Amino acid sequence: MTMSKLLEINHCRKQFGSTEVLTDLSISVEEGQVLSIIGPSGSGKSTLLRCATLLETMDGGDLIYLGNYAARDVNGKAVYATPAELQKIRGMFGLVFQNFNLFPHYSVLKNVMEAPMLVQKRQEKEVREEAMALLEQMGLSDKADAYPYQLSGGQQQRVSIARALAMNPKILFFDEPTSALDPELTGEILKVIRKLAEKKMTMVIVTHEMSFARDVSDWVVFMNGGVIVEQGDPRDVIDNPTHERTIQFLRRLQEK
Ligand SMILES: Nc1ncnc2c1ncn2[C@@H]1O[C@H](COP(=O)(O)OP(=O)(O)OP(=O)(O)O)[C@@H](O)[C@H]1O
Repeated sequence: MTMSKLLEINHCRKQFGSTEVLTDLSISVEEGQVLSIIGPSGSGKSTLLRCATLLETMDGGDLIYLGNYAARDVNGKAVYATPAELQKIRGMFGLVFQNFNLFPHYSVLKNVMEAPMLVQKRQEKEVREEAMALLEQMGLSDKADAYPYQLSGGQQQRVSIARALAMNPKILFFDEPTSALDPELTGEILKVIRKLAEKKMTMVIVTHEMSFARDVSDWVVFMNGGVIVEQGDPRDVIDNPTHERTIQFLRRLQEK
C-alpha cells in the first residue's frame, strides 16, 4: 500500500439487527482527493460515513487510515484496534454533520477552541490565534463572541467546519452538509467546501447536490441498497451514467 492512500475501507459489512445495510463495500481515498458519495435515501451513505468515523462499528471488513488499522477483518469479522490506537486515528479525521452539532451554551470561538485545548491539550493562546484565523477564513470574524442560536444555519455550518479544521485533520467528512439549509444558504457552504478542495484538503462528502458533486469531486461513488453500483470520474457517473439505477436516480432528482 502506498502512503498516499489516506483512507481505505475493504469489504465493509454492517447490519442493524437482521438487516444488512452495507454489503461488502470498499472505497479508498488518496491524499488531496475529493470523493463524493451519492445515492437514494436509505442506500447506506450515512452508515458508511458513520463506520468510517468510528461512530458505528462495522461487522466485517478493514478500516485503515494512513496504514494504521482501526479495524482489521479476521475471518469475516471486523476486529477493532485498542482504545489508544483508535484515539490516535480519531485525530486524523474531522466530521461535519447535517445539523451542525455545535455546543449551544458555548460562544462561536469557544466551540472552535474546545477540542484542540481539551483533546490535544494545546496552549490557549496559540489555539485562540488559530481559531480566529479559521473564523476569518469562514467570513465569521465578527461572530466570535456570538452564540449558535444568534447565527443563521449557514453561519452555524461554517462554524462547525472551522471547528473540524481546528483539529488539523488529514481528512474531512461531510454528511449532507447543506441538507438542513435553505437554498440561498446552501451556496455559501458549497463555496467554503470548494475553497477547501482548491487547497487540496482531502474530503469525503455525502451530498444530494449533483452539480456541486460534479464540479468539486475527483471521484464519485453511487450507492444503492448498501452496495456501490457505479463509481468513477464525475463526468462519467453524473454526466454519462451507465447503470440503470444511477440513471433512474439522477432522473428523479432532476424532476424534483
Ligand atoms: N441505528 C439504526 N438502526 C436500525 N436501522 C438503521 C440505523 N441507522 C440506519 N438504519 C437503516 O439503514 C439503512 C441505511 O440508512 P442510511 O441513513 O445509512 O442511508 P442514507 O443513504 O444515508 O439515507 P439518507 O440519504 O436518507 O440520509 C436504512 O434502511 C436505515 O433505516
